[in-house]
Amino acid sequence: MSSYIRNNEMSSIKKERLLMVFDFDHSLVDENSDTYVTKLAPGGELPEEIKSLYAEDGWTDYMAEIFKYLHKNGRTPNEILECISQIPLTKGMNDLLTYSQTIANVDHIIISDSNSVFIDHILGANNLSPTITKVFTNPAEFDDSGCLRLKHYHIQDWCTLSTINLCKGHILKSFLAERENEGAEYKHIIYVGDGHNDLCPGLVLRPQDIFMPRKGFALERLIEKIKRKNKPVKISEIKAKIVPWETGLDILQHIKCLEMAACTDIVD
Ligand SMILES: Cc1ncc(COP(=O)(O)O)c(C=O)c1O
Ligand SMILES: [Mg+2]
Repeated sequence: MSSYIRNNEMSSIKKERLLMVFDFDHSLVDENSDTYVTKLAPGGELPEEIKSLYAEDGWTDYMAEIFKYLHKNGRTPNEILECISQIPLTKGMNDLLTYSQTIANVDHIIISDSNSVFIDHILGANNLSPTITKVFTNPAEFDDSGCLRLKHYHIQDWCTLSTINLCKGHILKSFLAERENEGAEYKHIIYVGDGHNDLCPGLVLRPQDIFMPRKGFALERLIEKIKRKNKPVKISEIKAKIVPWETGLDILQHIKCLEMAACTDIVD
């Protein structure tokens, strides 16, 4: 199991006001950072024998094979890092974080099924490292030969909504329990995500929290299906207010509402 603290600035003030939880791929950044590097494959295409390794229930092993393939074809750590530093932040995210980091009593965390090397590098390239207090993701490192080696965050068998290597709901629950032990309490949590793997943490949220699925992406479609069919979970299991987002500016607007306690439909 791996997570790392990006800095030691996690607020120790007893009453936390706000926790912002970000998914990474297609949420904080506007690409899938994992698959973005496949453009470094010879001819910009992966061979069929590697493509066939993709599995819906967990893609860490698939990504590990891609990194081995890039290494075998002479791609260096610098080339890989240079490639992923071109990934843009999603529109408005910079404005959102520039603003939200100035609020007192706010923690920002990332929970992602990408990997620690990519997330670290992209945060650094965008000067966001000091803003994000903690990152939960699959641990990775370049080995001595320059091949990017990837491990599972954990191996789980308790959650059918999540991949076997990463249950974001479990991670969020554990994080909240840990913070509670430290005396910290979040009045509101905002969860920003786009994918199927963001449903499970959405079920951890409380009525005073905001669950934000990205408009036009898989999580929003899944929530629509849940509303119609009560499957794969009952709609009543989603306790938070559901607010779709398109850009970071939509999220910023909701933070400002919480701050001013002026939006009666959000603040209890
Ligand atoms: C190869 C791969 N990596 C990572 C992710 C998800 O990463 P995140 O949890 O940051 O959205 C996906 C989601 O579909 C994926 O297909
Ligand atoms: Mg995502």
